[in-house]
Amino acid sequence: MATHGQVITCKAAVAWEPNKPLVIEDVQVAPPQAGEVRVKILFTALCHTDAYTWSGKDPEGLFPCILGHEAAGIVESVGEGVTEVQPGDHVIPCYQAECKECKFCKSGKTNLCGKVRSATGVGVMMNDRKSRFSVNGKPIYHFMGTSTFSQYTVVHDVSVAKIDPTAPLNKVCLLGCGVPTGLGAVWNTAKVEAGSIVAIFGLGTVGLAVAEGAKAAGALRIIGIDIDPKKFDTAKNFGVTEFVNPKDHEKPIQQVLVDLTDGGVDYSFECIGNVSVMRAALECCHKGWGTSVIVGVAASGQEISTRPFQLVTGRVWKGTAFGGFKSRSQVPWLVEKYLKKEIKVDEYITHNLTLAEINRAFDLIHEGGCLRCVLDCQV
Ligand SMILES: NC(=O)C1=CN([C@@H]2O[C@H](COP(=O)(O)OP(=O)(O)OC[C@H]3O[C@@H](n4cnc5c(N)ncnc54)[C@H](O)[C@@H]3O)[C@@H](O)[C@H]2O)C=CC1
Ligand SMILES: N[C@@H](CCC(=O)N[C@@H](CSC=O)C(=O)NCC(=O)O)C(=O)O
Ligand SMILES: [Zn+2]
Ligand SMILES: [Zn+2]
Repeated sequence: MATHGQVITCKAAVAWEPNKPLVIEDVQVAPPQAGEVRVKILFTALCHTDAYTWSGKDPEGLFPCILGHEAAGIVESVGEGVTEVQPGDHVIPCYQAECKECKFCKSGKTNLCGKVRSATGVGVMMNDRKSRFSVNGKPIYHFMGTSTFSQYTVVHDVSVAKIDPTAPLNKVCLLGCGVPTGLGAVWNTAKVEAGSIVAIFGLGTVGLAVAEGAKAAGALRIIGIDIDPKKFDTAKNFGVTEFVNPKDHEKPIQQVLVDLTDGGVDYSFECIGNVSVMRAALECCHKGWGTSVIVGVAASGQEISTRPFQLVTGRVWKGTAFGGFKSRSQVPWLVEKYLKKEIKVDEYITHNLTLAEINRAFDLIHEGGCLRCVLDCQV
């Protein structure tokens, strides 16, 4: 390969400072070191979490950095000791690693992996605790171990899932974050049973994927809660059976839901990142067994609270990262499910732009009419 072992100069969207427009720069991407993989990113989508870190509210947010974590691409080259992928493989970068060897991976209790987390949380690679990105010699931090707002990125080998090469990369890039998170929150974290009553707070991509997962699990009622009434028409197509707008009620939303459901819902999901709504999501659960899953990411300094009596009387409060899916093992399986038309993906894509138009894409995700905007990175 002409580029193997060479520094690649390519376009990337650099976040120089919080909340300042990203700048398309010529970025130098160093070759992968031992245990690393350099990936040509073909398509990346934007997730609300990118906007969250860009806002400066993420305690792990470091600047300048290259954001992005929902993408698909092709392996360009691999570092020493990498055996599970090779140049030409189609892959999805995974912000939640899976090494299959660490205490977490071997526990059978979680999808979290400890192998590279200490590096990905501080924007560097494990091998030398440095970045592979620079602009005119100035290092640029990695983000979530993925940094997909770039034509090329370097990831750890434990953070890349090899997928079916027939899958359309402009669609399955979504399987890097939002869709699996919602489906897995239902299937892996809550384990919703047939006949359940489910409440979903926030009907963005993650909340809609929760609805899709709940419908597939056989939920009887799927109640969508959003302050944007335009969300309901779309939400029906993903399985939401009833819609509640908190703005239409004087009573606290948890009371509205308890009244609507003869004592509370079996399962609730917070898909916004708002700690007041997290409380409401717990408190709308049925006494004795209702389970609430926190999916949304809340800003630095935010804390949740409730009366402990809510838990004493049997409600359960949980959280989920990447929907509890083991990334390298299960992302390929999700891709196959998509190819067999067993899960939706295309339906979440409302906009298509190019990497150069990324600031417009961030505007769109704040405007409400956008679920996922997919960026073509190579034009
Ligand atoms: N735990 C995990 O692994 C993951 C967490 N996330 C987080 O999930 C959350 C949702 O992500 P997206 O669906 O991409 O976001 P989004 O911004 O597209 O959707 C949020 C929805 O919540 C609604 N909303 C806002 N305030 C509300 C309120 N007070 N009451 C009711 N509805 C309200 C909005 O109208 C919107 O429809 C974000 O916090 C994101 O960071 C995303 C992916 C993975
Ligand atoms: N740095 C953030 C962490 C935010 C967070 O919880 N991220 C999720 C994924 S959100 C994807 O869109 C996650 O997987 N968390 C587990 C992890 O190991 O990071 C903060 O501190 O708020
Ligand atoms: Zn995400
Ligand atoms: Zn591990």
